[in-house]
Amino acid sequence: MRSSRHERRSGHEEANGLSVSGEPRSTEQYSKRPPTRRPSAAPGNDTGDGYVDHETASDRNPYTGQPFSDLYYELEEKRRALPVYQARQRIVDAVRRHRVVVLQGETGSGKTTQVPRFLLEAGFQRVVCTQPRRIAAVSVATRVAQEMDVCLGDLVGYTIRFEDVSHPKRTRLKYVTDGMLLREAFQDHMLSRYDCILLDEAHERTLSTDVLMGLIKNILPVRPALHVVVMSATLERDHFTTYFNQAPLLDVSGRMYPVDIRYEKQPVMDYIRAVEEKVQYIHEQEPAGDILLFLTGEEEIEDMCQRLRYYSRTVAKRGLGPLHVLPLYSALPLSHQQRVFEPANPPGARKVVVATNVAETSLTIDGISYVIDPGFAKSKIYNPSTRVESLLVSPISQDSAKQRAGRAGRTRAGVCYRLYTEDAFRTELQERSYPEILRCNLCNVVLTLKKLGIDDLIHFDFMDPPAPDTMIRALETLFYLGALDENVALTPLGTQMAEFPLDVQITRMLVESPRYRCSEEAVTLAAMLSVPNVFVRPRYRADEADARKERFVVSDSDHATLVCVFEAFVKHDHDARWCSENFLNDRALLHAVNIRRQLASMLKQMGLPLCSPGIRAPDRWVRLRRCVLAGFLMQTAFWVRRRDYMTIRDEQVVGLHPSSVVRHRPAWVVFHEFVLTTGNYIRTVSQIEPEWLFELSTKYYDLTEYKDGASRRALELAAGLRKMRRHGTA
Ligand SMILES: Nc1ncnc2c1ncn2[C@@H]1O[C@H](COP(=O)(O)OP(=O)(O)OP(=O)(O)O)[C@@H](O)[C@H]1O
Repeated sequence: MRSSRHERRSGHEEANGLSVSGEPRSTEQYSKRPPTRRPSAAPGNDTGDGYVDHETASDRNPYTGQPFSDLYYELEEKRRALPVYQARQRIVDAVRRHRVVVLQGETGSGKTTQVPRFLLEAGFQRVVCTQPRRIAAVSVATRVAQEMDVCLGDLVGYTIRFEDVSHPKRTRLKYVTDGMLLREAFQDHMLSRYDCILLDEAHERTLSTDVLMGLIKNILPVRPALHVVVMSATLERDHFTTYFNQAPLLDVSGRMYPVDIRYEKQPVMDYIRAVEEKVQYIHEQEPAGDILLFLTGEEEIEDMCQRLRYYSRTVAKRGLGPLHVLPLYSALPLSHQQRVFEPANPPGARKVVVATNVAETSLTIDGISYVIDPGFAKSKIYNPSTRVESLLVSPISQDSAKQRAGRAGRTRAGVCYRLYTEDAFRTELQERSYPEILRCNLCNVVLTLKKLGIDDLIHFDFMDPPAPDTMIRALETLFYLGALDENVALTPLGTQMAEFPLDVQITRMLVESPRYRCSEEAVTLAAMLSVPNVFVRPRYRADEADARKERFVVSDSDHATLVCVFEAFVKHDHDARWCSENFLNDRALLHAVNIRRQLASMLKQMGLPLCSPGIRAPDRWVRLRRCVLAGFLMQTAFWVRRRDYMTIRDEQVVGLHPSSVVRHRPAWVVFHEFVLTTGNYIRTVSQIEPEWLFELSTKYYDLTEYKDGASRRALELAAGLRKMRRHGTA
C-alpha cells in the first residue's frame, strides 16, 4: 500500500513549481512523518527530520527480526564510508520535495547501491531502479541484499529478461533492466506498482531508457505520488534538467579511492598488441591487483584470452604467478558472466577480465586495480535509406572513458591506462555518445509505444526526437509486416509481436511459424540467429573447417543449415569436444540452447503451438524457407549476373556472402542480413520460389507500388511464371 501522506503532499502543483536550485530547501514540513519500522530495542539514529537510520538502532534486522550477521557489520562499515552516504539526508529531502531529481555523483560514490535503499528507508513503499544491463541488475541486487542482510528475492530482488528473482508482494526494492520495466508498463501503463522510480546510468541513453523517460513524463501529471530520480556519473546536466521541467540537480561529490589516469605519449598503431603488452607490463612490473581491459567484441576477446593464457603459461617458467583470464560479453550465458566476481583461481593468481562495454558502467568487480582502455567500442549505426543496421568499431566518447576508468578505484586505489594520448582524449573523442535512438532502427520502439497505448508518435516527448526518415521507415516496415494497419493502429499480429524482445522480422517469423507447421524449427532458427556466428574457420585450417561444415549443409538454405547444426549439437549432448572437432563455437551454441528454451516458453505462454513436420518430412525445409520469408519478407533479392543479386525495391547490387552454402544461384533468395565488408554482401540466405512472394499477406509485392525498373521487371516475370504454373504451362 502506498502511503496516503505521500499522495497528499506531492500534488501536481508541485510538479509545476519545481525549484531550479541544486540545493533543496529544508524539509521541516515532513518532520512529523512517522518513522518506518523503527526498532524498539535500542534508540534509533533519527536524524531529526524523519529519516530514520534504523539499522543502527538495534542488533536485530528490522526486516527479518534476526540478529545481524557478521557480514552485515563488515559491509555496513564500508557503505557508511561512501560519499553518497554523507549526502543521504539531502538526497531524501530532495526526492520528497520534487517529483523528479537528477542526481550526479562520481563513479563508485554509491548511487546505485545506496540511493534506492535510502528512499525505501525514507518511507517509499515500492522502489524500482533500472540498469541498462542484466549483469549489473543481478550483481547490484545481490550486493544490496547482502548489505541489508536479507535473502535476495525477498525484500530486495531483481527482474531481468526470463529471470524474476522477486516476490510480488514482499519485494519492495527491485533492480530491473530498463527493457523489463518497459515490459511491465505493457501490462500496467501507469507503472502504478511503484511510488519511486530510479533511472540509473541515464547517460547511456539506451533505447529503453529514452522511451521510459518519455513515458514517465506522461505519467507524472496523472500519478501525483510518483517520484523519479535520474542518476549517472556523467550525464549532460542541462539537457536532463531541462527535459524534466527544470528538475533540480543534486551533485554528490567525492569518491572512495583515487584513480590515476595514464596516457600514452605517442599514438598507438595496433591496439590489440598494445593491450597485450600493457597486461604483460603490469604483471611483470606493477604491484598485485586485478586487471580489467576493454575490447570491442567476442572474437577479439576470445582471441585475447588465448594469448594471455599462453603468456601466463610462459611466465610461470620465469617464476611469475599465473593469470586467471576471464572473458565477459553479453552473449555469454549469465552464469559464465558472473564468474568474473569469483576469486581468482588458483588463489593468488592475478585476475584479468577481458570485457566489452558490458563492464563499462555499474559493475564493481572486487580487486580490480588496473583498467586498460584502448578507446574503442562497437556501436550500432543505422542507415534508413538502405535499412541497414551495422555494428561498427569506433572511438568511444569521453564519458565512456570516464566510466571505464571508474571501474578501478572502487574497492582500492587504481590506475587506468588509456592507450591513446591525452591530446587525443581532448580533441578526438567526442564528449558523449549519441543516444541509441538516433542510431538505430525504430521498429521495436514503435511497437513498444503502440503497446503502451501511445498513439501519437509524432508528439511523443523524446529527449532527442529521432530523425523523421527513420521513423517513417519503421512505420513502413511494420505496416508491410502486418503489425500496423492503414490507420497506424496495432493489429492483433502486431500486439503479439510486441511481446517478443527480438528483431521484428524474427518475431514475425516466429509468430507466423505455426501456420507453416514448423514452429519447432523456427524457434531453433530464431535462437541461432540471435547468437554470434557458430562456425569457426581458423585461417590456417580453413579447408578442414569447410569440409566439416559440409556435414551439416542443406544446399538451398543457410537457415536450414543452422537448424541442422543446432540439432546435431543437442544430439551430441552439447559436447565441447565434438564442437571443436567440427569447428563449431560451443559457447555460442550453448547460448542458443538457452535462448531457444526461453523463446519456446514464450510461444507456449502466448498460446502459439510448437509443431514440426518431423525430421524426415520431405517438405521440412520448404516449410522453414517459406516461414523465413514470412518474417524477412522485405529482405529478398533476385539474381542478376554471376554471383550478383539485386535487393528488391532498394535495388542494391549485392553478392552472396562467401560463407553461404547456397551456391547454385537460385533466381530468388531471402536473406537475414546485409553486410558491408570488402563489398556489399547478403549473409545467411535461402532459396525461395518467386510465387511465394505473392502468397504473403503483404502489400510489399503489389506491382502497382513499383515504378518501372529492375525490381518491377523481376516481379512481373515472377507473376507471369506464377500464372503459367497455375495454368499448368510451366
Ligand atoms: N559487489 C561489490 N563488491 C565490493 N564492493 C562493492 C560491490 N558493490 C559495490 N561495492 C562498493 O560500493 C561502492 C559503490 O558502488 P555503486 O555501484 O553504488 O556506485 P555508483 O556510484 O553507482 O557507481 P557507478 O556510477 O560507477 O555505477 C563501490 O565503489 C564499492 O566500493
